[in-house]
Amino acid sequence: MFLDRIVASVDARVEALRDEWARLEEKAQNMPPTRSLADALRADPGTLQVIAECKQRSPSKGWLTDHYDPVAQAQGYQRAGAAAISVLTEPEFFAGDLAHLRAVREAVSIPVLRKDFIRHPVQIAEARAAGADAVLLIIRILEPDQYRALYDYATRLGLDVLVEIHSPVEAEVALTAHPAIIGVNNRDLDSFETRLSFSQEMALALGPDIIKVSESGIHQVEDLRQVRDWGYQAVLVGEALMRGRPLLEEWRANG
Ligand SMILES: O=P(O)(O)OC[C@@H](O)[C@@H](O)c1c[nH]c2ccccc12
Repeated sequence: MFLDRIVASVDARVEALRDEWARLEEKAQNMPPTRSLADALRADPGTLQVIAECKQRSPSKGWLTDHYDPVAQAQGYQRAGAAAISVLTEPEFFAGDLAHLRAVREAVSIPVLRKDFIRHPVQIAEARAAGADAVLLIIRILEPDQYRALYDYATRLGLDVLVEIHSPVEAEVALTAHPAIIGVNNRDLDSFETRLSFSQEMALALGPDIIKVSESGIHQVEDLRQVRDWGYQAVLVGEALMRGRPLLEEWRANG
C-alpha cells in the first residue's frame, strides 16, 4: 500500500533530521507570529471558504502540471479569493519541497499550511521555522498518544493544526485532543477513490462547533454547495485548481 511506502520514506528522512531538532526548535521559537488558519476559516460565517493547494503531482493522478510555479500559483489563489494556501512539501511522491512553502509564505498574506506526513516533532519545528502557519496531522499514520503529543507541540509553537480523518473511529481519536479544525478526507487511502458523501456522514458525528474542512475529490461548484449545506466551513482543493479549473471564480460568481 502506498501509505506504508510514503511513511517509510518519511521516517528515513526524519531519522536524518533528528540531530537538527534543537536548532530547528530554537529557530521556530524566534519566528514572527503565525497567521491563524482557524480565524481565516471562520472569518465570514455562512460562507464556505477554500483552502487552495499547491501540488505538483500525486501518487494517484501523476503529474498535474508541466510547469510548476508554486509562488505564482499561490498568488493566483489569493487573488481569486482563497482563504488559505496548502503547500505539499513531501518530495518523493508529491514532488514537494520545503522551499516551496518558504517562498509561498513570503508571497501571500493569508495562512499557509504545510501538507506533509508528520510523524515526529522535528517536522513540526521544521515547518514553523520555514514559515508555516499550520500543519496537517493525519490520524491514520499516528498512534493516539503520539497524535496528542504532536498536537500539543504544534500548538505550543503557535501553529494551528488541521487534523485529518478517514473514518468514524479516527474521528473519535481526533476529538480526544479537542481540535479546532478537522479535515474529512473523501479519498479512500487504499483504493484512492473519492466519495463526497463521506463528508456528509462525518458532519453529524463531528457536530456543529468544530471547523470542518472537506478534503479531496472536489471539482465543481455543485460539490462546494453540497458540502456547505452539510455544515462545512471550508473545502481543501488541489487537483481541480492545479489543472487550471477556475473553481474559485465560479464559486464567487455562483456560490
Ligand atoms: O487534489 P484533490 O483531490 O483536490 O485533494 C486535495 C487534498 O485533499 C489532498 O491533496 C490530500 C488530502 N490529504 C492529504 C495528505 C497528504 C497529501 C495530500 C493530501
